[in-house]
Amino acid sequence: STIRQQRSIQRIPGPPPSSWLLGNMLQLFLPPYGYYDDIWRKTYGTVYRFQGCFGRDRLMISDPLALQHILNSGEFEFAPIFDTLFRWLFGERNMAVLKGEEHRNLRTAWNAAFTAGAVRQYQPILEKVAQGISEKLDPSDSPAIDICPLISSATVGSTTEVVFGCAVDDLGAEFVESNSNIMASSASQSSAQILIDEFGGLLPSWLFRRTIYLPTKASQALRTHVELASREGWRLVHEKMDAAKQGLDGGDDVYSMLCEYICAFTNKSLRPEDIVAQTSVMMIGGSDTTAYTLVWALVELAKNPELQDSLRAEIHGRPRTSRGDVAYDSMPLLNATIKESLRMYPVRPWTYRVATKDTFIPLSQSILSTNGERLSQIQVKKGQLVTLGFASYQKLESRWGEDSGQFNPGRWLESRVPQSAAIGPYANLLAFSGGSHTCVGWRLAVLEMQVILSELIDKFAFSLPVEESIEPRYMTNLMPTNADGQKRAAFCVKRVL
Ligand code: HEM
Repeated sequence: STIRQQRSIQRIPGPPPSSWLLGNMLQLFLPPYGYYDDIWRKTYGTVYRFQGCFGRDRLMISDPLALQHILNSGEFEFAPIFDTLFRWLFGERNMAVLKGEEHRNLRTAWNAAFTAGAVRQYQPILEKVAQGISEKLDPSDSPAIDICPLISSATVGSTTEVVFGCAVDDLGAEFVESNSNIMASSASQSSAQILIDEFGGLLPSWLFRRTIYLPTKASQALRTHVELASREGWRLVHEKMDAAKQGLDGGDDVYSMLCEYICAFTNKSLRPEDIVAQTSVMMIGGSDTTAYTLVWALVELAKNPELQDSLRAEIHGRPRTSRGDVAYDSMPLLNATIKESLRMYPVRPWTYRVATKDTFIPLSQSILSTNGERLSQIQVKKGQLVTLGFASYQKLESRWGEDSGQFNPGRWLESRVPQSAAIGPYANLLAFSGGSHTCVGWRLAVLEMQVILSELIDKFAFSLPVEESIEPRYMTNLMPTNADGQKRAAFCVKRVL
């Protein structure tokens, strides 16, 4: 049956591999970003077969119904590559690697700290952090300013204030340093890296996971990082548990709220160690992701001065709620710009899942197999690795229009985008994934981007220097880089207010 299964996958059309060793991996994952994926989607359709390393068949899926099924049916789980990577980066009990009942319980508690109402309470904190960066942005500095460090420090600051209830400087210096080293070193992509990941994925999971105990510098750094995160997490949680036990007002941050929740309820579905175990994933998951999406919005606004001026006019007219807070949700162009940035530049352009049983993946549009058969569903065997093409889905002409390859916030204002067929948590996009592992911080990320973009466009005008370009590069995240592939986003900045 394995052979028949292979045949059925092999009947799905796709590009020829460029080598046995690396298949199509270099074409897909090395620059220029998205080039081959665009061509192959247009040539072969919303499901195409490509080759991973060592001749292994892979599926790239951008069909909306198929994606929804994979994310929501419970028949697929995180593939070993990400599962192992996440264990190394975030520790064994972080929410991205927990499964089933355990994961559901943890998410129930955690989601309560990220509801629309809860996130609204974080607005003043985020506004304070955003003002902090615009004070540090000094246009007289030099002709072109790399905006990455400033935006990153704003998003890291937002995460620590909102989640831990403290400034970055109040965390242990060792932990903060280890965190930025880990973020920098996990952002890489090369043919060697791809081979190692793929080879690791072939090992039994228990063995792959243990390669972290190899005596290399990188694995030592990862182990130290997880220990530091745990130490820091315990310090924060002890403090907040003490406050909660004494009935003191511990603050509005996520950790304080969760500690109060533990003290208030006798059913112990959440334990202090469950909070501690999320310290690393919170720090890392919430920072570069939001920062890069913001940089992409700035790049597109810099390319289109009229759009930037219209957005500035909307920001200057700041609508307010009856309580006097800025009503970011009532700013149509701001929100359209954010949605369009998430659509065109999903920080995680694709993710992987593995089938936990023999099953079928339904398709919204049938595809033609290599022998001319119409397939309305795809048969997969337990263990089949599938690539979820979030970036591909977000470029489907059938969903987003003929100009889907262009950055055009107007599509959201003219309601040319799908209104129904809810997929993903936000605006029918999959940039935040979907299903049980949907990004826990998506509402926070949206508010953070609303606040920071408003602050920056309010006070500064951005344009692109002639001598430098900013290119998206897939480095596990979709990172802004210069022509040499270094993380950098250089802008000419002028103060306007
Ligand atoms: C624009 C910003 C962001 C983007 C594009 C983004 C994207 C994603 C994606 C795609 C996933 C799922 C990965 C998969 O299914 O394979 C995810 C999960 C996650 N994100 Fe985000 N994220 C963002 C901001 C944040 C923020 C601000 C936080 C925290 C404060 C956060 C914390 C997490 C966590 C903890 C998970 C794991 C959830 C689980 O597995 O249950 N993210 N994110």
